[in-house]
Amino acid sequence: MIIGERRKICVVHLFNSVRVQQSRPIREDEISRLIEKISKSSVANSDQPVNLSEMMISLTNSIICRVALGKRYDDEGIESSRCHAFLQEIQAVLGSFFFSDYFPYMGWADKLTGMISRLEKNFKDFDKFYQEVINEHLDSKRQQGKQEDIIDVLLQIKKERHICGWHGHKRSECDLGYDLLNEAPKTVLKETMRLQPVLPLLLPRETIDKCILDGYEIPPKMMVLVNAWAIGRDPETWENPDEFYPERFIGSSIDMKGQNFELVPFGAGRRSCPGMVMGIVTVELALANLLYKFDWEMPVGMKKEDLDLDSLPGIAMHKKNALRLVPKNHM
Ligand code: HEM
Repeated sequence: MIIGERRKICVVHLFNSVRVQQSRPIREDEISRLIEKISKSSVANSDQPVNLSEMMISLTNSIICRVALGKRYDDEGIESSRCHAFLQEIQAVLGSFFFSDYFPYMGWADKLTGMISRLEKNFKDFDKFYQEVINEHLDSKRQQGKQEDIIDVLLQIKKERHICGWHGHKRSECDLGYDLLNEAPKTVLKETMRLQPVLPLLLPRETIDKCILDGYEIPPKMMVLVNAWAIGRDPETWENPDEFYPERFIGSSIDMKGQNFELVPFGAGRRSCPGMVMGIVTVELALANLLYKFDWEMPVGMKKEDLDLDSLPGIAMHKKNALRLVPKNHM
């Protein structure tokens, strides 16, 4: 996870300028698959809710794995469950309590609790997994003409070649292309990210030098957490901050790309999210297609007030209770 600044700049460039375009056929193909899956389910079992939480996690995993590693890992199989197990474990470890984060002189306690060996095992597992993926990409017998993924591009950079453009991939037709989106999904996404940022405390930082913030002296080497959740609900910035009101963004210059410190769901500065543009485009497109293709209803007996936004503990917000809604196929 910790990458040097020069490499980071390179990766950000990679994600923002090349990947967004390149990932387009994959993104649209995966969203089409999702829509088809829901359509089938709504025809076969009308009135039955679908588990949207599970489907969105699966959509995210498929897109990221295809764009980054060149294949889907969400189908059944040993390889898939292995990859999912690693991801779940890293989430759990990153969200766990480490004594050394709060009391640096007590690092020994993390060894006693077994957290250090758990972390190291997870890193080793990931290294092994990534090495296998890299070896697959280096294999000369690998299918030629296959869509380039991030590993391919990184290997090219390693060979100090130029990053070449994306070659005329056929666009898979998902129902609503990105070019057709209007303001609505964008404002809904901003409002959702304002109220429910995916990483409420961003990633921890460490101060390099002493600094004074609001009259408080912060010594060097202190862990600093930026509360993006609280920033998004600050009553000095936002009118009726707890209300879900996407229209507030119509005509507003506040964006969530790290330039406006009132809204930082992707962080800001040098360690902000390198996958931001890809993340935004993917969520907006998925949301627009889900709304365009289906009417969504509550399962029988469920009321609006029964919807909850409880989340599981961890560094990233995951819904505790799955969102289950009934898709009505109106096309
Ligand atoms: C809606 C989708 C996404 C959200 C809300 C999101 C949010 C975030 C946030 C808040 C951070 C921490 C930034 C900070 O502390 O300043 C982060 C870091 C990161 N994100 Fe994302 N992200 C998303 C999508 C993605 C995607 C699609 C990728 C890769 C394909 C990605 C890769 C990363 C990486 C590698 C970091 C660590 C950067 C570093 O430590 O320098 N993210 N993300």
